[in-house]
Amino acid sequence: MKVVEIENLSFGYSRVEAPIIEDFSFTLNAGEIVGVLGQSGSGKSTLLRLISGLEMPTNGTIKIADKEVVGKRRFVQPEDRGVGMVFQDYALFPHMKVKENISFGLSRMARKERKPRVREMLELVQMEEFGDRYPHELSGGQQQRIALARALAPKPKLLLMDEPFSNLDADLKTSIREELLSILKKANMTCMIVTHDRKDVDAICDNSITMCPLLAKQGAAGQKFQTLPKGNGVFISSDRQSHN
Ligand SMILES: Nc1ncnc2c1ncn2[C@@H]1O[C@H](COP(=O)(O)OP(=O)(O)OP(=O)(O)O)[C@@H](O)[C@H]1O
Repeated sequence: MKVVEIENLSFGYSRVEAPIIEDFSFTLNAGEIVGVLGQSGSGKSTLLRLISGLEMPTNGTIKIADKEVVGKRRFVQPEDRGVGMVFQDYALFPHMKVKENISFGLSRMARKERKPRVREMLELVQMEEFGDRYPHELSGGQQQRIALARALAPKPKLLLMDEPFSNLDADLKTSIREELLSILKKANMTCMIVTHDRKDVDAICDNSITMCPLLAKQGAAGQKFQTLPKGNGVFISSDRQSHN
């Protein structure tokens, strides 16, 4: 089953400047983990923002788990897309305990199911004893695991991670990568991970794509592609300079 189907997606932050993403098509199968690589400014975060509904494309369609969330006359709000996000800075609420952070996104779940779900998520990330702590009482790696638990708690169909390791030191990164892979596979999660670090892709991802403005400049924009085995990622997206 396809969890993500993107057709001919285009987007620019302003009408007067060249698009950041142009005629981009892409599919992702259930349970697949794909790395999104590419130089700074190539549009990696923008792609995640479009999929999650934080930006509206100028053209194209996006389906998530067979449901059209972006189309000619359709724009489904972020909270209705079934997409979880983990950001670079984890974005945990500082004034809320760990368990409150995790249950934050569970308002649509029946009240009696929320507590067991929070417990289940704490178990999944092996932090059962940390539920009553505040984020500032946790290490960077622990905060990262809680951010992951929070994103997974509402049972998203797709998980988007934007540079999830960039705040961790090198030693911690290695162990967290292994943990993350095991958690994602246990949850059979379909996932896109934006990263600067090819080691993240080698350790975690089944496939990768590379946002490559240069190739777009050479006329590759508009080419459709599936994800390729890691190491053979291809282009996407044009950038501003290519249109100047
Ligand atoms: N809110 C915004 N308004 C205008 N331009 C923006 C906005 N956000 C990003 N951009 C521009 O869009 C382009 C793509 O940005 P994006 O953040 O998607 O790149 P990225 O590949 O994720 O970069 P990095 O690896 O540095 O995080 C850049 O040229 C950036 O300056």
